[in-house]
Amino acid sequence: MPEESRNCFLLLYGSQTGQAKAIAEEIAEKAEQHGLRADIHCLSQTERKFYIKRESCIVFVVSTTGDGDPPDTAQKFWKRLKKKTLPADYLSHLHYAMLGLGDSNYTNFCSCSKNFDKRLQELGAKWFYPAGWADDAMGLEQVAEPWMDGLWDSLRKQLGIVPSDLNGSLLEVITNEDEVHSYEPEERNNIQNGVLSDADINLKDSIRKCNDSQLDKSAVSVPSHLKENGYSKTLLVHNWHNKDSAINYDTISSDNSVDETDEKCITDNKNTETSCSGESDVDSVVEQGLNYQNQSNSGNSKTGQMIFDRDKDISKKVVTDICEPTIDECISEPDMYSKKSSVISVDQGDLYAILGTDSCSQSVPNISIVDITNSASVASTASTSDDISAKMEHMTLMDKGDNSNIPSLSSAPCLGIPSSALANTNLTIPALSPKFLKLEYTSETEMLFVSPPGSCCLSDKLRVVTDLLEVVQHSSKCSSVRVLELPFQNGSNFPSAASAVVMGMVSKVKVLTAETAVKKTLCVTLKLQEEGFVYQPGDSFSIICPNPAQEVQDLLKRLKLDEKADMPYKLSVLPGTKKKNASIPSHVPESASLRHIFTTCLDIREPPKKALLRALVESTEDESQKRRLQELCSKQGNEEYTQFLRQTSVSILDILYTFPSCNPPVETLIEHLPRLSPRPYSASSSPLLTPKELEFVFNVMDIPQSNGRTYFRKGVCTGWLDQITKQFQTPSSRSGSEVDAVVARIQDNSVSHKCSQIRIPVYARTTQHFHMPEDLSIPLILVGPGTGVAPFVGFLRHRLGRKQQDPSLKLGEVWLIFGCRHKELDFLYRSEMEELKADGILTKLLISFSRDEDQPINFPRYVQDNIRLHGEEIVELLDEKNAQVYVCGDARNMAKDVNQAFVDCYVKVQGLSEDTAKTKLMQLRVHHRYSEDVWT
Ligand SMILES: Cc1cc2nc3c(=O)[nH]c(=O)nc-3n(C[C@H](O)[C@H](O)[C@H](O)COP(=O)(O)O)c2cc1C
Repeated sequence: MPEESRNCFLLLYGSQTGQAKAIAEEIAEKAEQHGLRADIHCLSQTERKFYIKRESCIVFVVSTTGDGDPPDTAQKFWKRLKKKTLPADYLSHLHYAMLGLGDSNYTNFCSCSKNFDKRLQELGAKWFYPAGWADDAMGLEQVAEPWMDGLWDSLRKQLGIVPSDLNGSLLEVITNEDEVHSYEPEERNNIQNGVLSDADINLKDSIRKCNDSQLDKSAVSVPSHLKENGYSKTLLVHNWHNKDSAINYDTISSDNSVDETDEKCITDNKNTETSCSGESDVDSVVEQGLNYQNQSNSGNSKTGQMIFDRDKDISKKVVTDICEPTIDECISEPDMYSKKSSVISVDQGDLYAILGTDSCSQSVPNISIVDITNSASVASTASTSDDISAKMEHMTLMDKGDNSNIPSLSSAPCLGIPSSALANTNLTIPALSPKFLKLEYTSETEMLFVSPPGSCCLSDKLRVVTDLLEVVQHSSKCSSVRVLELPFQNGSNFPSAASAVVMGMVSKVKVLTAETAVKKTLCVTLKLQEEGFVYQPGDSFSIICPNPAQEVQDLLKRLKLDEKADMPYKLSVLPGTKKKNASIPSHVPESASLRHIFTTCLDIREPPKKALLRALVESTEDESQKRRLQELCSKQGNEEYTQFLRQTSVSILDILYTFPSCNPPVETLIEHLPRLSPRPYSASSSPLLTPKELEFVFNVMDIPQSNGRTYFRKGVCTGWLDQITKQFQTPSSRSGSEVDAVVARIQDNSVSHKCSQIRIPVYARTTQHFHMPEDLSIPLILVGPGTGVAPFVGFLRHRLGRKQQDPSLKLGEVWLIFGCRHKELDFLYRSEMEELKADGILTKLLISFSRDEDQPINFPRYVQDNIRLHGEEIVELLDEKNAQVYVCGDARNMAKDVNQAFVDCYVKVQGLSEDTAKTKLMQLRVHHRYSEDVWT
């Protein structure tokens, strides 16, 4: 076989909002550094660019969307794969690896990739490397990074490539002096600076001498430095045989294996050791022997657990969580579901060791672990949530652009301040991704933002959202390029789009909450005059929104680009770039202005990814700031990245304010910032009752300046909608007779005309399942606290419309279970709900107020309390009247608590065991009688 094709593997991704695609691209890039070549395709290209039947080695990266559904781009592939007529050996020639992306806040965690995985195996395909389920709730990188790190050896083996086959592919290592040293693969074992020392090699040999029986019975004592710090830990060995579940990984090792050439090792300034390994930790474990406990309870520590595989090449993985079973598994194996906390499995016959901490008396322990296979040592950190919040309180805000305000190293750790846990640690940081863009300004002429906010001159729906932004005064010299004539995000297709983009004309904006309520809730009605946007109650749609004008201005100023912000630029691929298949991101125009792209194309709010932090290191002068950025993007700094970036949602501007000596070229940001995503909202209107209208409800999000966030901000879309509709907002009017000065003003023709000049770009979304049954006699139980009530308002209005059309129509019972903080402040749609109840459209309205003090002691505070309180009737509705349940709102807490409340009802009313009750709930889900539309 020609060398080139032997090194090549098929890399397929299925992505809804771009994360799986980005990870697949990262895998493709890293593959090159490992002497391999990925033929990368979207799953939508099935039978065009690839035929799964003909493939022998595939790496999949697949996300889940909707309520456990495949991404749109994977639908066709899935349809073909699940064909019942395919024989059991259809894919017996195929070996594959699966990285699933999901979010554990959703009930069906990673269910798309898990279903793919299951089906591939049913058709005879086999893993060459265990699946990883990356959790967006924790940070995808927590699993995706170590999963990728472990991939290469297995992939090489699968492709039949031995190291000598890699002749000619140069690998790169950075020494502690930051020199670039290129070397041939056969040199790798001799590398002293940074990768593998003699001691490591010896250690590898000595560890390899352990045989299976030793692994099972011998003892390990805690490395001395951990003992001193008050830790004790146990190394656990398991032999799992469950093939249906897979690994969730956490913190990764600083791997010394010769193959991990995508990682560069940085030696701490204070440490004269040049190896990345932290040898003393390794030695101490080896010296003291291995203390394995053959037990099945792996649940004593979630963080800091580690997996080793002696037989395969999937070492260095940390187990963080158990595998969520699929719906089918839950039904077929309710026991397994109920015992999920002890189910961690990998591949048949594999042997793994897990390291967990038994006691944790200090806040940020530094745990070192030996990799049995590769003799790498690992440094990982763990902190309790109390520690995290304590640290948060100590965070110091940085003054914008003021270098002198970097706090001293003795301060509590935060975004800009290193923690002592990492101070003496050798860091393993991601390889610097090659630059690939070049930006030039083509003229001194400014680009035009001609229209005032809510301009009425939008005849062309392809015009950009900046139409609705602050006016940028145009001077006489403005002429050449008109930003307004550019299509939305360069005309690139929007994710989840089921219709063209249409401009919704704002016709009403109502404040649904009292002025003193903690959150402000707005209800906006859009008039849809264009064709092409069709929806039904329960559907959601997306709003294309811009970044806040002031934040964009501040960012451009911080980049020292405010003077050039409105000049036309020309973007091209950097000549000679090392990035393979480099191209301008499809959502960024080749020619526009920086203000335009930072306003409408790039997400400037998402916490910067590690690859961006790594790139920023290159543009940072101050050594301590450089080091801190290195820490935050390093493997060893994983916990701190999560704590100080992800959990606090700091933006790129926060980072630049916190690290004032960092002055990146604008191309770095264009290369790394993700695409600005349209924001989804549920419709609360019924097209039957109000044709050509689209109503939706949202809380205006206030995000305070704290915890590393250097400025106050509002939610990108909710803040924008609040701002552009401010002067047209009418206060909530419960009786319908409350018309105050504002309403009067809005009823003034000229004002309402201006209101309707505000146009909002929207499009219908795909994967819509959250629909009422056609048969309106089927009873419904609707659970929607807060703005989660929106789709149910649509449901009820629709039923009203149907009843008005046909008064003889028999409507089934409908229960609405609603909750809010205060009866008088945020009881959304109160008067309308009461009217619908009076009209018999709504049978029961169960309400709970979580913060009202003057309630009887047993008054329900949350929606789940009301479910439990009415358990008997609810079970009767479900079991005897065939009712359907719909839940809408917060996925993190509410949806899970509501599910549990239904389980509790079955346990209490029917005397079922918890497991049987859970199975019943699962069955309801499978039969689409329990549907969720939840968000995080
Ligand atoms: C509307 C929506 C629905 C989702 N539904 C699920 C789900 O049912 N199960 C799950 O595990 N993750 C779910 N997720 C989380 C995504 O799978 C996760 O964020 C993933 O990283 C997205 O990758 P992508 O950008 O490649 O689509 C959902 C995310 C969104 C935005």
